[in-house]
Amino acid sequence: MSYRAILVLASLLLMAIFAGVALFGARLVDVRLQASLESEALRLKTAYELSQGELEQQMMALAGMVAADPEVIRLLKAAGATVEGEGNGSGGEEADLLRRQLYLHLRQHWSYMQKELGIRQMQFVLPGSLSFLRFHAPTQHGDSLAGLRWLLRDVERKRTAASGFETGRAYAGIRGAAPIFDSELRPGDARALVGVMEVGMAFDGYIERLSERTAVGFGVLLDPASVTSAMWENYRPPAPAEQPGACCYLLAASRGELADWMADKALPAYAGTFRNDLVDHQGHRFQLIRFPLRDYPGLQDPTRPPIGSVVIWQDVGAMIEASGDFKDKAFFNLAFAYAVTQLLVLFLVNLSRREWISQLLEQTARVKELSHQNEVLLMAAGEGIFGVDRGHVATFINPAAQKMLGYAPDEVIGNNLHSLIHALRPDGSAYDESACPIAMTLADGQARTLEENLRRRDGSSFPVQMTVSPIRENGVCTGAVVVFHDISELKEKEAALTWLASTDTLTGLANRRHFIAQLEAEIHRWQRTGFTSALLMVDLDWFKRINDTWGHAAGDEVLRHFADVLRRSLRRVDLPGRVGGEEFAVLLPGSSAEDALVAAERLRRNIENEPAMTSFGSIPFTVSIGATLLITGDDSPDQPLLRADRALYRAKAAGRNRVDGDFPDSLTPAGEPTSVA
Ligand SMILES: Nc1nc2c(ncn2[C@@H]2O[C@H](COP(=O)(O)OP(=O)(O)OP(=O)(O)O)[C@@H](O)[C@H]2O)c(=O)[nH]1
Repeated sequence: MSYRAILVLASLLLMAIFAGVALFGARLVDVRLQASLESEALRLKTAYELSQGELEQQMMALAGMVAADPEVIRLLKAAGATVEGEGNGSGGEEADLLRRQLYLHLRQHWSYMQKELGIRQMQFVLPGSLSFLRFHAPTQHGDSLAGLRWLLRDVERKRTAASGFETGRAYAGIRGAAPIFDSELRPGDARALVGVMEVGMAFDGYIERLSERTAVGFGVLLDPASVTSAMWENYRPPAPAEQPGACCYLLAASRGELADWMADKALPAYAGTFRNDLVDHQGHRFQLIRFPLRDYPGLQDPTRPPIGSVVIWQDVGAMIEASGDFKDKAFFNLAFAYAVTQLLVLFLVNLSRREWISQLLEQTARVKELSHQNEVLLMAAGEGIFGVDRGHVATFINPAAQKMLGYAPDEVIGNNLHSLIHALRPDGSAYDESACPIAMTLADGQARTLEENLRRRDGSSFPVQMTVSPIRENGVCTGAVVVFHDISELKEKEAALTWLASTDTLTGLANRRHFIAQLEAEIHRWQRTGFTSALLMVDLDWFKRINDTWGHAAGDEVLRHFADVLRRSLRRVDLPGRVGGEEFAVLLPGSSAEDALVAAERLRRNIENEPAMTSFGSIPFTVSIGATLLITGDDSPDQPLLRADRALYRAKAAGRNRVDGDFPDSLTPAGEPTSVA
């Protein structure tokens, strides 16, 4: 993989990691914001409910206090009797008088309660839910609240104080009601209930105070049905019709935003369950919480629908902005961290790359140096070196090899080397490639050192000592290197030494040691094959005289002449040798006694007929020859030599220039040695 690809891949990976972290972080911030909005919604809902509970308690306490006022009890008791006496409803003049007395009695309290406690409603009801006096609507009285006001009904029935939200004729809000009992106790009976006293607080005052305490907006919306079915028209809160787009009556709102949203139809759809929404309005973002408002009857009878909803809202722009700012900051920090990391990665990768490159350059330089050294070695080596691949095709050849083989590099490289320099043996016979040591090393991967003959470009061959070494790559033999040197000189010296060691220098015939060795070998061969061989002992007659007459040098020339005649008189397979001063022996392989005698006689005659033509003149001479056969029982050269000697002796003794034989009886029917003269 290239450096660029690694860099791009690393950068992409880094980018992906940081993008993942950024997305995860952003999601986390959103989730936390959502969670805090939800907990805030619950907190505010709870605050509202607790506050309403407290308010109800206050209302009940206040109602209880008023209901305990003896003057109130007296007036109500009287009012009950009077109204009943005057035909119920509002009653007559008497009832009006009592109503007026009651009003005057509590007028100051009413003023105080309105001003200081935010009380908006105060009503006295006679048993049977007959409205006697509304301080908040003094002209409205005498109407029956039976079936409309569950709270009053329950207080009358249960004879105990109660509280709750309820919509009445002239007022919708939180009320507390307390029973008014007759102060006179009748023995054995409970105190008589003379009426119910009720106070109510308007929502606007209540939620305004709540709003001040919690710094959020509160509002109460009433469903049209719950308003129109209960309230007198002129006491109703602003109707939906008066606020285009509004779904409900706006009973109260601590701030103006709710009315605006209703007018702008900006309120999210509401289906009577808890909601927690974000609403954008006039450049602000609000958290808007809405939940059902259940009135007192609704709490008694769960099948009754809620009569409206409570709306709580607060400007969460700053909170969301802070969250956004946090996200922006975190994103900026992350982007910065990414940039720094990316730079660091680039820097480190670049550093590593430089390190790699410097190591690579160093390695390359070392490889070059080694390669140069190898090349110098190859070039300078006195030994021939060439390389072949697996197919025996030459891959390189050094100058020494080129010189020894007579080939230029381009004539060798790329060609099958075996067919060039190894295909023919020195005798011209074909050299099969499978038997070639180079091919063997290519096949078995084994190094080998051996002597071979290579062929030059001019067709001549020369002996070499070669070492074939396999070239291995990953454990597989991919070729071979051959190192060789010319051993022609060595071979020649060896041959000369061998020749010297085995040849008589004067005559060029085999010397005694070589002849005896050959004779011994022939004895063994004969024993193996059974083919007879003969042995002649030849001695120059009166040779001392020749020396004495012509001198020793002439004698030497005679000896050389004799050797020449001897060679010419024999077959190629016969081996002549000089075994003594003027004593010679001839081994005649495969010859019978007759053959031996014929050969000996031919030799004798040739010598006799061919005087030695020496620098000292023609010197005639003769030879005596003793012949024998190799026979069973011969286990060393001494025995046949002795027999041949014996025959020679007899030939000498018989007058010389003759042939005598010493053969086993079977070969000489007469049992006498054969003599030829
Ligand atoms: N010129 C010369 N003479 C040699 C050489 N070797 C041996 N002689 C001589 O050969 C002669 C051999 O003589 P003898 O053993 O008496 O035998 P002969 O004179 O040949 O007599 P017969 O063998 O009985 O016929 C000696 O005088 C040796 O000095 C040699 O290499 N060169």
